[in-house]
Amino acid sequence: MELIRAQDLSVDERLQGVDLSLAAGEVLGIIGPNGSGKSTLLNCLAGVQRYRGQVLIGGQHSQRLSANERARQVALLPQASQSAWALNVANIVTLGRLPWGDEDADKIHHAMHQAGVWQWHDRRIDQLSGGEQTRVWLARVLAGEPRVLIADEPVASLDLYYQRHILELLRTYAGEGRGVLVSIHDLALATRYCDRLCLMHQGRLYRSGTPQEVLTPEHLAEVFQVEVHVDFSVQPPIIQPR
Ligand SMILES: Nc1ncnc2c1ncn2[C@@H]1O[C@H](COP(=O)(O)OP(=O)(O)OP(=O)(O)O)[C@@H](O)[C@H]1O
Repeated sequence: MELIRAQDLSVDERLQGVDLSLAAGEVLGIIGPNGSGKSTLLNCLAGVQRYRGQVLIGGQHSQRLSANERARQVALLPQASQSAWALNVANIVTLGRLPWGDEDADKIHHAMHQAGVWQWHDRRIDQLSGGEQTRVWLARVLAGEPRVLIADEPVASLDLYYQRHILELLRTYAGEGRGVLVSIHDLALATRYCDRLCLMHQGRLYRSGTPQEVLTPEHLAEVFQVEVHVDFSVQPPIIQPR
């Protein structure tokens, strides 16, 4: 079942004619160099960036959905989240229930445990480290149980344990009839946790497909301008700059 589809998405010079779709059960990785359009693309899909083209959510034009309906279907974990107020962790995670108009304690607790932030429930967000804050914002998104979870570089600031923990969590999340779109710089992690990859290059979707189809030395040299050693014959695959 298709959860979300982008058709001919464009934003000024930043994004040009991108088509993609995400099916239930899938983790779709968005990769590419700095400035290649990953965040712009994810922001369009999440409805926080104006665009030309179409976004279909569950087969319906996203603009025809109410803000609440859209928020129940699609939620974004932005690259950098900040709270204007020094809210505590439990308050922030509770905000994830806004689209549903409730404060379902079970769902809020579950999300806090999933993201490993329960122990800080009464701490102020601004008194946590950057990586700890990222996990709190993820818990907020999880509490809303969106069908499409969009995460913009969720593991960039996380230690090795939590990189793995969060990507496994996103994998499991997608396994429950939902889908995940995640931008990620670490190509080895992308290979391990994503079903398909979209490789962005200068605002365009350069290639999409399985990690093996997309991560060829030729594609990577063209897009990243570096020679990369790629070997999918070993487990885990090797993807390393030469
Ligand atoms: N608000 C903005 N107004 C105009 N141009 C912008 C804006 N935000 C980003 N850009 C430009 O759009 C292009 C794509 O940026 P985007 O943030 O989507 O890249 P990215 O692939 O997510 O990069 P990174 O890996 O560094 O996070 C870049 O050239 C950037 O300078």
